[in-house]
Amino acid sequence: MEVRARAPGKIILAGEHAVVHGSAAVAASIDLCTYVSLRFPTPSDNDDSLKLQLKDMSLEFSWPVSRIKEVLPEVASSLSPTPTSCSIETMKLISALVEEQNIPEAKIGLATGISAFLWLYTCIQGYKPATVVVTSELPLGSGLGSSAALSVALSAALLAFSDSVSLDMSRQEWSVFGESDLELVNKWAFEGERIIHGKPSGIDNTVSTYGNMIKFRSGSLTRLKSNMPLRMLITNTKVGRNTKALVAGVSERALRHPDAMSFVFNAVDSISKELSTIIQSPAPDDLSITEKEEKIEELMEMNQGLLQCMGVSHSAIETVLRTTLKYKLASKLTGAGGGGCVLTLLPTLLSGTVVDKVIAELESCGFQCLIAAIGGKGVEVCFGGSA
Ligand SMILES: Nc1ncnc2c1ncn2[C@@H]1O[C@H](COP(=O)(O)OP(=O)(O)OP(=O)(O)O)[C@@H](O)[C@H]1O
Ligand SMILES: C[C@@](O)(CCO)CC(=O)[O-]
Ligand SMILES: [Mg+2]
Repeated sequence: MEVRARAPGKIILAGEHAVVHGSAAVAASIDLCTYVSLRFPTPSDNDDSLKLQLKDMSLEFSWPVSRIKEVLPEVASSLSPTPTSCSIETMKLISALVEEQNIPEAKIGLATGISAFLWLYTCIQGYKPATVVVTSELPLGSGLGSSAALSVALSAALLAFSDSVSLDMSRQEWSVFGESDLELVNKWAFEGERIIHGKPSGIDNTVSTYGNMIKFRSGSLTRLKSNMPLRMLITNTKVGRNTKALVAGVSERALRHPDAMSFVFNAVDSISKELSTIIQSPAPDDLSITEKEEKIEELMEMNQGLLQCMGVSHSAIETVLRTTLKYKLASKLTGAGGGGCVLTLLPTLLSGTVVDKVIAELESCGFQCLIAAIGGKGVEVCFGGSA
């Protein structure tokens, strides 16, 4: 018995960080996914362990299910369809299970992802032996939502083999969940994100679950219908960072300067709202595509300035901004910042030659560029077969 799930990464067009403090943000899924396969052994396999294989990194972690039961005796006894948060005490026990695996020092950032896996697995599937394989097209820790894509794909695969959702297991092709099942996947994924991020707003797991383009504010989602082409160049500075530390840093700054920071968050809220209005406004209306693009570019520049106020820019991000500005292109960081990826709007009338030149110049600085399709599908699952 095998099920596979795939969940997309995302870009944040406006509102990262401020969204953690109640402002609106706008995000879209991208066509790069994380894949999770889940397989239960047959009795003849004689295998009593839970295995997690991170294929891209050639790493495998394995726990006898008896060991998991010994360390986490309470978790699966309350197997419930309602997503539950991992307590601080349980987190310590899970961390001990992860530490036993001797993760290579250079890959220690994976520990939070592995902890999220153990929590979601035992809550949803209990102490069953299984093999879970993860692969991803997303760069990890770069602002493209790798942690959310992992949490969503894990939740989807685990729930697909549970009584909590209703799926047709005979369908051996990529299929979507029904609306209430999607909600459940999203809620469990949020619990995974809490383990990886500390204090997530929920925007990353929500856009990975539902796909397309969304406006997100205080935990609630509005699906956006884009009425204009949006082409974004994504530049990965390859400067490593972690979202948990950056989110905590912004919260500390907000505690030190509550008045000033609340104006910053309010300004971001207005930017996200205006952006979603422009993107959705009927085409052709009184604004031409070029006029809309000019407005979006200005909003991106303003948002970037406010992210600098929050302390989450980086010299590599500034280098990307300066480089793209030489070609009169507007950019902003995307995701948690501190390194990671930068978005640059590529206007419809921009010539291919200019795009090639910008990319060549950015890559000569050691950055990596990609143009991803934005606003595609959300999470999907596939039973057995080879779809
Ligand atoms: N495919 C994966 N395999 C194992 N762990 C992963 C995988 N994808 C993400 N993770 C976990 O998520 C962490 C990266 O999450 P983090 O939130 O810092 O960055 P991100 O999600 O890529 O960017 P952002 O949150 O800014 O969009 C990794 O260090 C790891 O713990
Ligand atoms: C930085 C942040 O706003 C977005 C990370 O992609 C964190 C969050 O909203 O959970
Ligand atoms: Mg993340």
